[in-house]
Amino acid sequence: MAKRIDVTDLSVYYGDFKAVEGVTMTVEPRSVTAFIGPSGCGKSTFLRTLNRMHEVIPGGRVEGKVMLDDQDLYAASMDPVRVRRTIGMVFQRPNPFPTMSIYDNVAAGLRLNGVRSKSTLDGIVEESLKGANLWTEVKERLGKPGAGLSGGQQQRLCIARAIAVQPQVLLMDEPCSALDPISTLAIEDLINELKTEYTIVIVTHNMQQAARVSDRTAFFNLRATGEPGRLVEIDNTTKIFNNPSQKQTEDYISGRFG
Ligand SMILES: Nc1ncnc2c1ncn2[C@@H]1O[C@H](COP(=O)(O)OP(=O)(O)OP(=O)(O)O)[C@@H](O)[C@H]1O
Repeated sequence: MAKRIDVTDLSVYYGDFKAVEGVTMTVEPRSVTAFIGPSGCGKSTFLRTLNRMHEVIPGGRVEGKVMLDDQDLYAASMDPVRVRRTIGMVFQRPNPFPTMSIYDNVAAGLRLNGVRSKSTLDGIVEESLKGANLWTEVKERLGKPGAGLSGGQQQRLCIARAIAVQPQVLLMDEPCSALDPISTLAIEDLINELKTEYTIVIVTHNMQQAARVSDRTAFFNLRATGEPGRLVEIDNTTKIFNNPSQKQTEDYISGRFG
């Protein structure tokens, strides 16, 4: 199921403002790729182009190419809603649908896709909650509101919701930044398990986290204030953290800026 993403010379705009310039990279399937870099260098903006969420913002547009295996995600014939179903997203703040039960939160996307059978829904809800390491904590209270869970549980509920529709890629935008250290570890363990099935991309400000969870790391930076962000380098995480090719990366990793 997991797929490879190939990005070629991608630039990203908000109206006339070019936020990201000329990114070319490959995201390998069944692995975790971390995006790191100083604030404002365009990590989240670039992440959102990978499932066509960026264009939802007024004035948001891209130039360049994004391929998911052999599918051109920005081809005129490509339905952006289908792209977002194939490439799921988990956000910084856990955002379960507040009025919905735990069960309905996980089932929502399936129902939107037309799944009506109760036994099918029951099966996938259970499987998704197990996949998100949440089942044992919530199985006795599936009818209770998702908003009543702790922050860490809510984030795992959002991951269950995302995997319920069987995406091929999971994009995570600082998924632990609103969580305590224990919940963060639970999410990191989960990411480690999920990568056997999914292609995962995670934006993180936390370099220890990038070092712990990712196989590959991409370092983004601004050439100068007011200039667009760009990819400085992408490589195996151990290489980026121990022996990066670029001095800028080394300066950032060693805390000399950012
Ligand atoms: N909705 C928007 N409209 C206009 N400009 C935006 C919008 N969102 C982000 N930007 C700009 O795009 C650039 C990249 O922002 P982005 O949030 O992608 O960076 P980031 O690296 O993810 O930052 P952080 O680490 O602080 O989250 C910044 O200059 C930002 O001000």
